Amino acid sequence: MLEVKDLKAAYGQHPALTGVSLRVDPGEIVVILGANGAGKSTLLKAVSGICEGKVEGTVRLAGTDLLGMPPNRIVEEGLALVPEGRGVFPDLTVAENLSLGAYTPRAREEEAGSLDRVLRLFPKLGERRGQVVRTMSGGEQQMVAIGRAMMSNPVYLTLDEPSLGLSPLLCKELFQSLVTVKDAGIGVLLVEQNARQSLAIADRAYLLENGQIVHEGKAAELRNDPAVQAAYLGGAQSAGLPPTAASPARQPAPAAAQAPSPAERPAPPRPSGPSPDEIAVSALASLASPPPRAPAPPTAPAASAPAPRPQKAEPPRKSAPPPSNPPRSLPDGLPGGLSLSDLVAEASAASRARYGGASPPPPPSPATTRPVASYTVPALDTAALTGASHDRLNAILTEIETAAAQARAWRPDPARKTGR
Ligand SMILES: Nc1ncnc2c1ncn2[C@@H]1O[C@H](COP(=O)(O)OP(=O)(O)OP(=O)(O)O)[C@@H](O)[C@H]1O
Repeated sequence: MLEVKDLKAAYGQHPALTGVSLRVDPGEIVVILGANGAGKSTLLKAVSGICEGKVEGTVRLAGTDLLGMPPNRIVEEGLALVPEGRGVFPDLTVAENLSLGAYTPRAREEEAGSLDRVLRLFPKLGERRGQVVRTMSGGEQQMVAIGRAMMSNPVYLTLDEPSLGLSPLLCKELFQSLVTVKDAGIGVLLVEQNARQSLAIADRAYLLENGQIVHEGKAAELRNDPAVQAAYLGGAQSAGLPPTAASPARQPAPAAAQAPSPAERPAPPRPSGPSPDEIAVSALASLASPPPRAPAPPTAPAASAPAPRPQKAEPPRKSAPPPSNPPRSLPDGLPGGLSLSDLVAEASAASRARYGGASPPPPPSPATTRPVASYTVPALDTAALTGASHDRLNAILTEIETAAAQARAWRPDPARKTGR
């Protein structure tokens, strides 16, 4: 039997354990539950002879007093520790780590048998013998740590939070492997924060608070104890809720501090002005309808009603605007960015250039600022005009040219009297 009586430990003036008593029988799993800082690690270190603080009391294994023994002697007596954080050699292989576990004379004598037992417990370690431990998963590394401790051929195995950092599935595997260790007749002293799973595999449990045992009992009884449920199991069972991963560090939040669920949360005050939905609807509506057209200027040139121009100032052009130019907003706008009035002016100028004549130049288009004096006949890109627009343009050109020819051919009839 592993027996601890009135164990005290202090780091300087700080007492970490103030008189702890417990026992572990062969082939039994005993779990120590406690919140952060309760003294769990100090207890295991004090039992294993590696506590940095001052330790007093009694630790006996099969009647032999362990307190004051060097750690390697304690291992030789049959007590092995799997420390928090595993303590494996990450750059060594699985086989090398296991071999280092059998460093005591007694363990070395039985190394082959111990290895056989470890590989039966953890077949995966056999498959991965040559793998460097650093490259293994957290759960696998934890197996290596337990396997290495088992290589010392212990009678009692102590473990400090072995489930720390493991996924729920790996936790389950780990606790199951501890049952296998127990079934091999080894006593297990387990420090855990995972109360639910550790109580599920444990025979007995102790509750440690502020360096002292406040409660002990059979694991099955503690699992149903309302006080234990509230402190270590999240109070889920007592509330009739499905069980969740329990942690003693997790205390149920006071009702007032609990945030309401999104469904219960009151809607935030609505800002004044249109809502995002309204803005989206109006934006979609404006996209669907054509842009507003500018008011129609009079057909005749009128300086007071200039057509809207693009904001960007354009350099004077010597040719007609290419079709890619932004369309002007004239009521008679044609495809290709031209307007009917522009076309009339340009056709008239073309007629003058071809046939000569002294008729005054056409007034500038309201849609253009090009000075008439420097106006050159634009090369109309009729290819850009299609279908009806093209025909319409040709008709206008023909009409204008016919009118010009008639004007040139006109001679006053001397025989005709006007009667004025
Ligand atoms: N080496 C140390 N030097 C000084 N104080 C220490 C030392 N180790 C632990 N303590 C203190 O002793 C108390 C118990 O620590 P211990 O690590 O044993 O608690 P624990 O229950 O294992 O906590 P945890 O679950 O967080 O690991 C704590 O107040 C801690 O700050």
